[in-house]
Amino acid sequence: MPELVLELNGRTWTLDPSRSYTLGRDPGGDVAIDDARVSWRHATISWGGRSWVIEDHGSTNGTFVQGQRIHQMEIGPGSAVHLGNATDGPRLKLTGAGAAAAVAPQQAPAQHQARQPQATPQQGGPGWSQQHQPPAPQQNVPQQQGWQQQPSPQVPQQGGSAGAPPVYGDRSPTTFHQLALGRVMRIGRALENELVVSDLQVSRHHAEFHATPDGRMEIRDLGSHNGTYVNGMPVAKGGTALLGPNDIVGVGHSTFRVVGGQLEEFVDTGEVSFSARHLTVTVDGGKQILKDVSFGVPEKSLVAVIGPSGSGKSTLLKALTGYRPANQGDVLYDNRNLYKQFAELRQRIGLVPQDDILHKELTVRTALKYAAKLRFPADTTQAERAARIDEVLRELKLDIHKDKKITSLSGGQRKRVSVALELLTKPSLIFLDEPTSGLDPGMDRDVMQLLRGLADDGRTVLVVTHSVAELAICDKLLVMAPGGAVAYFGPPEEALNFFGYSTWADVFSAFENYRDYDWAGRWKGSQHYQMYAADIDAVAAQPVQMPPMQQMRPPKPQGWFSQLVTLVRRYVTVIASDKGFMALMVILPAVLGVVSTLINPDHGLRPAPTASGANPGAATVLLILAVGACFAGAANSVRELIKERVIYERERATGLSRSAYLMSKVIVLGVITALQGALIAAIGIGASAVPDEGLILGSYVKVELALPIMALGFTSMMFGLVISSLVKTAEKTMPLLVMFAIIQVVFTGCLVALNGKIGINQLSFLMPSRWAVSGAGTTLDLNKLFPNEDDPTLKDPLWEPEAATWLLDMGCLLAIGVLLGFLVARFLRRHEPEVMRK
Ligand SMILES: Nc1ncnc2c1ncn2[C@@H]1O[C@H](COP(=O)(O)OP(=O)(O)OP(=O)(O)O)[C@@H](O)[C@H]1O
Repeated sequence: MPELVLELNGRTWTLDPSRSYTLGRDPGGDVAIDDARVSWRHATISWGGRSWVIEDHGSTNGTFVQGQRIHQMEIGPGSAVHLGNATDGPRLKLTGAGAAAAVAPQQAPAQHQARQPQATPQQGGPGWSQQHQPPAPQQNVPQQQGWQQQPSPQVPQQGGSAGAPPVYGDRSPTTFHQLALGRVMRIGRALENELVVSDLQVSRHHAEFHATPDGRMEIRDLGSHNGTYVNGMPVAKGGTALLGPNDIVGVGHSTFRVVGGQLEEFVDTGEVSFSARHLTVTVDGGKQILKDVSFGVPEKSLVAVIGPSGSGKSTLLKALTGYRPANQGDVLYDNRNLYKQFAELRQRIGLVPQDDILHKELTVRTALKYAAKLRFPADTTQAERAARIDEVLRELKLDIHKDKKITSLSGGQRKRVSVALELLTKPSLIFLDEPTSGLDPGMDRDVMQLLRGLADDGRTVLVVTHSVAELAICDKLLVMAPGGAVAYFGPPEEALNFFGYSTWADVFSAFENYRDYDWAGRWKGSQHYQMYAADIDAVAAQPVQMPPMQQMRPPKPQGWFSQLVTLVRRYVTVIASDKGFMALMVILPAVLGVVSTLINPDHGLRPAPTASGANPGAATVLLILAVGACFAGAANSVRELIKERVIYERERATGLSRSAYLMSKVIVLGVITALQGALIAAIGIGASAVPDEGLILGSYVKVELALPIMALGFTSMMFGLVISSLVKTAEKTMPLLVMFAIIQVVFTGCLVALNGKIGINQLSFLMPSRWAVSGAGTTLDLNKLFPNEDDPTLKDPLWEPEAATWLLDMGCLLAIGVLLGFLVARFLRRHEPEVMRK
């Protein structure tokens, strides 16, 4: 046996070729090295079949052999190995243990092993013929770069850094700053700060460190937009927090730790490991839709997640991003617990949902401009934001398309724009939900290559996909089995072999045909599991303990009013660029107004010169005007929320205020609808004879008549928003809109008398058209123009020609509108990420 003797700091280890050895700061590792330059899980030494091999685990400061930084290299007695620094990092002294160097490998290369399907207890169940049962996992794990990996359940080799305990990452500080007692050290983006952080997520004057009289350090938030965090928990805006020796202060992409008289700064440049341990999601009724999912990847990894429909891919994505945290398990971001430190770490996560998260009517640059305005702190300048947008456009090769409308781009380019939006804030982890669905194979490759590039540039990218054509480009593949368990995790090129099929279609057919088969058991019994996931699984499952919701919400980078202004401007720009919508907004009320003029009653809207004064035609005109306003108002809004629901969900998760969003809709659509109401009224009654005096506005009788019509348009618009916030698909809005308009016709009171009809009359109080027609009816004295057919002496109290009744009618109409606004806010909440619901 070619044993190797390793000597370090006066201690020696005799390395046995039958297992591998981990080196790093982890005291639980095989060779623990207490040096700040060494990463937590720094490297592994193992027998490679031909010689000993050292493999670096993506350590921050590197592993050096003969002065050269290496990833993986053969070593032997006499090799000069340094960790963390080429010259003065801890040196491993290697000597032989007597045996000859050229000893035959303990195990033959895997490719030469016989393929022996292993019958596991789960397989070959009753009724399964040999051909039809899913093949047992192939135990032949290919050699990696010429050396044989020998998995050891105790000392795993892969994903190690991701499975390390949650201490502060395994990184060495990027910079050290000297702290002087009695001096305040201010952090911020502005150059006048003692500690300048050039990060757009950081406010100009963000926070400051200062010493308390008893010599301890304290951090004070200076009203920062994106917040200051201590151990992932937000410090109150303008508040202070005392710092202990192990406390980590988070500001934008930087984290700080006070050690002795020094301030250590760590900058998250995106190169973070990421892992999930025992993630389990249980829904109401106790059913598990995600079962004990564990996997881990080192930095710069591209991971694909595939699986049949309903296998829990979306559920996994929500659990990994914290949108819908798991009930059990952990998600580790650079060894920090994502759930516990969600408020801070959520800002480092980018999520590209399946549907585009940009308004397609806008140009690429304008869409990104509004997105940047909403996501960056209020104190960023337009020039700073524009510079970042240009940077991202260049990175994604979109600069030549920047002035094109998003609708005019190809599917692949559109996806690039969505990715560009997420990249604005420099996330370290990027999740994508089926980015290639609906794309042709060329674009599929284009998008996957884009993701490969993003990972290579120093990010961890996880993509859920239905497309299997480009899996080879990924570093790791996670295959989900029906029921929400892991069926495979490892290199994509070994996956088909693992399942024992030659195509993915066969694997998916097997999933379909053997839904009840224990795919998870098969995975856990495999050698691949030992290699790629066992170390992460080794830590026991933990129930998730989320911090209070109050501390989980994202900071609002912009104030409420600033968000409102941006949203209103964006909405107006979107509407203005939709010429069809603009034309409809004018034509619809104009046509409805013209239709009402066809009624043309003999005496206009005045009482007839008869004893009773009855002029029922006036009521018909009111009916048409009211229905027109109802229809126009509701039609304006009925699709507005559903069509941009995905955008809302994503923006809400990045700090958008629900009420600012809703208010932007109410203001823009409210103004449009009111103008439409005025147009309907102007055309419908502009030329009609009306009473000489109004009840409220004196001789401005037509204005007094138009106001209830405009208010009806507004309240109907609010009802349209309710529909839009309730439905699951845009197609469902049309039947509901028609139903709403017809019900309003009946309850105007112009077709059938409502007063005196017990039940129906009370029900009509809920209808906007009832109050609007009553409001106009008070001005026209509708009791006289349109007397009750059954009993002419029975007057409708809501039509009484008195100023107080007009005000009551209008008040009730607007109150219904406000009430509907609260309902919309309530329903909008249901579409928000779980962590955002208050
Ligand atoms: N809130 C919930 N309550 C009950 N069951 C749910 C809930 N959410 C999802 N499920 C169920 O969990 C399973 C996994 O759903 P999920 O959407 O994660 O699958 P998926 O792999 O993303 O499917 P697809 O590829 O079709 O998008 C499905 O059977 C789904 O019906």
